[in-house]
Amino acid sequence: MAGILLDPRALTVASSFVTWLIYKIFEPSSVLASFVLLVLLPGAIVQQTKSHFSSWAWAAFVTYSFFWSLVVTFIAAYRVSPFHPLAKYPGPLSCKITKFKVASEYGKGNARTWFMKMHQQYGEVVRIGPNELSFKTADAINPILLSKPLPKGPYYDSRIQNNVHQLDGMRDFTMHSKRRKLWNKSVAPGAIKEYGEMLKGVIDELVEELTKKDYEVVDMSAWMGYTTFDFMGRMAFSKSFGLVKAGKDEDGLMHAVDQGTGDAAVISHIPWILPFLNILPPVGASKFLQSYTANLAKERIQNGAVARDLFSYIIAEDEPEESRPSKEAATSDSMLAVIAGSDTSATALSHVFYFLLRNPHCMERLRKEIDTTIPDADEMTDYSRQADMPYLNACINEAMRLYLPVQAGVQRRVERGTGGRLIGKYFVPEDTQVSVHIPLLQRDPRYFSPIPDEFWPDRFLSQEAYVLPTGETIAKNQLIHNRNVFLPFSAGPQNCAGRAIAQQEMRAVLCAVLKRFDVEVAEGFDMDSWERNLRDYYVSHRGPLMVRIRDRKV
Ligand code: HEM
Repeated sequence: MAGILLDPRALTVASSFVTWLIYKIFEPSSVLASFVLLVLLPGAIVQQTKSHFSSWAWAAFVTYSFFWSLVVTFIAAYRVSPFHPLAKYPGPLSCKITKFKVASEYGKGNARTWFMKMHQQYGEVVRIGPNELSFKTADAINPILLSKPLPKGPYYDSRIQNNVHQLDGMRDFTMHSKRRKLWNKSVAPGAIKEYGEMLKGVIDELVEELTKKDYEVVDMSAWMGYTTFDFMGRMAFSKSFGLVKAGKDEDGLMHAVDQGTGDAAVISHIPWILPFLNILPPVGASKFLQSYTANLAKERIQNGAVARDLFSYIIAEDEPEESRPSKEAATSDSMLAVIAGSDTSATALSHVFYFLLRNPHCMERLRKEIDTTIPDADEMTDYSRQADMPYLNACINEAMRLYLPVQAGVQRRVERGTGGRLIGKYFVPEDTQVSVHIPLLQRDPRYFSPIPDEFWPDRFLSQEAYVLPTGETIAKNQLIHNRNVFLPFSAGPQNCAGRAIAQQEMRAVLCAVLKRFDVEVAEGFDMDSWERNLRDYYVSHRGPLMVRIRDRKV
């Protein structure tokens, strides 16, 4: 018996099998556990069996290679075997074995087209990872996000740094709801009213700077970025980043956020790599953003705030000291607002401009609504009036229906020990990550019809009959418009915390720009390049949108 165990092959096969079992059952994720299982254990085998080899180095080479190949083989064989709990779900072979394929599609910014292709090929449920399913059916919304919502999945582990949890990295419901209460206070109507002054400051600057560019060609997509970043800077840290005034991304903040969200989109799909990355010093965008954030927090604490900003809500100054989040947590959440709230709103705004430029009759109709509802430009900051402008809201919604700033199914997890969950007509075993792909549902003719792929804001208006862009009239009952499937801000207790702020901001920016300026496609600009340049890395990245602006002098 001892002889068999000391046989190098038998010993390596047995210990690699045990290693795989330990990973499968206990899912150890620490660097130490991996070091013990993947380095020390095969090292001990080398020690036991080196006499069978011509040299110590050869013993080590053969044993480590054999051991690691076997662990990988056991993992892959189990994942594609009929014994795997997700065996009955269709999907590409590469996705059944690892999540590298999904990570690489996100890394290339191809998420939207890749998911579309996968669902076309495999149906409404696709196995996109060894333990992960993507759903493209409205029946999945309730069981995943709304009724007895599921907790977030390991995708969000990348939102924890040095043990400081950002709100969106809190997978535990109790922890999440405690912090979310602070966020909810920070976006309550009273708070949003206070941010209104900050928004006015940014919009005044935007109009002033664009007025200086009368009759010039500008990149509207970039200017929307300057505006939303400056607003989030003021709202989160009481500090404008000065991008609108400068008319450029002077410090490289927008660039770093783009880079950082791109990197995060890849890493988040292979979260087991995080403990290894966390022992290395930060580099690139992550290094820039960490030191930028640290400086913002330092200045914010030194200078205080004139009005209540997000930082003051999250740090919970009115709460007893023991229940307040740390300074690091407040900093991290304020930066989350900048990262989650700037690019998303800028993307949504840029899409609205894109579609209005493509459909000048819609631009004209919206302009009329703005001029009628807000005849005097000085009343531009009456945000409550803008909330009731049907066509304005329809244009924003329709742009977000076609192109969501967050182009992903947000990941949730059917936890171990729950016995599984019925999602629509599909039983999902425990220990499975799930998501419902909202961007695909929002163009699905089962939920939005007719012309689900076309910009037609009227579908969001409530009326008895509708005139299609072709001139054809359809009755109300011929319109399919499932509002439950329109979820650009997601749904349930972990949905977008900044929804109300984003909506107020988008309405205000559109009204201010269209009231004051005529906006038209710049001569020579290829409008088709807008859609070609879109890249989907969980959040969308966009290219330039070149327009000529003319001051209407109103
Ligand atoms: C058009 C603009 C925006 C869109 C489309 C958008 C969309 C989203 C989506 C889809 C999520 C994921 C929710 C989930 O996992 O279920 C999210 C999360 C979040 N968003 Fe937004 N967002 C926008 C603007 C903003 C703004 C302006 C802020 C900040 C003021 C913000 C703050 C957040 C936060 C804090 C989370 C994490 C919520 C949590 O985990 O509880 N977002 N957003």
